[in-house]
Amino acid sequence: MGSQSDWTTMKHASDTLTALGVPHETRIVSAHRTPARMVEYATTAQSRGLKVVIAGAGGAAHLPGMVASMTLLPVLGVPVESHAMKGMDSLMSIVQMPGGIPVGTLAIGKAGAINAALLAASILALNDPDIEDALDAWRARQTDAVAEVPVDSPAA
Ligand SMILES: Nc1c(C(=O)O)ncn1[C@@H]1O[C@H](COP(=O)(O)O)[C@@H](O)[C@H]1O
Repeated sequence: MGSQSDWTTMKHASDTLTALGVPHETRIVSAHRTPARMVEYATTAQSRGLKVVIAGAGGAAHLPGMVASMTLLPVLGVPVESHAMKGMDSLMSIVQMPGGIPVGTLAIGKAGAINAALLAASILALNDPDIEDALDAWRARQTDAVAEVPVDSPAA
C-alpha cells in the first residue's frame, strides 16, 4: 500500500487472505514518496517467490500501475477511498492504464480490498488445491450467512 493510512482498507485484504490460509506479506511502498523502494520491490517480487501483487493506493494512485510496469506478476489494484473525491480519483488513476500494462482493478474501498484477496486466491487456486478448497468453503459460508438473514432485520 502507498501509505500507512491505507491500512484500514487494505487490512481487509490481509484478513481475507489469512482466513483462506494464503501466506502473504504486507508492505508500505510508494511510487511517489519511496520510488527507489518501489522499484526494488517490483523488480524482485517474482524472484522472491511472490505470485500475485495486491497494490492499494489513494488519490493520484500510481503505485499499482508503476508496479505492474516492472513485473510480469498479476497486479490487482485497490482504489483506496480519498477524502477529496471519495476514491473516484483513486479508481480512475488505477483503472485507466494504457494498453499493454494491465492492472486488474477492483472496487473502491473495503469491498475492493476483500475482492482483491479473493481474486488473488482464485489465481493461486489454479495450482493449489488447498486454496481451492478454502475458497469453496468461504463461498459456502457466505451463502449460508445470506440465507440465514431474516428479511425484516435492520440493514447492516
Ligand atoms: N497514491 C499514493 C502513492 C503512490 O501511488 O505511489 N503513494 C502514496 N499514495 C497515497 O497517498 C494517500 C495519502 O497518504 P497519507 O495519508 O500518507 O498522506 C494514500 O491513500 C496513499 O495511498
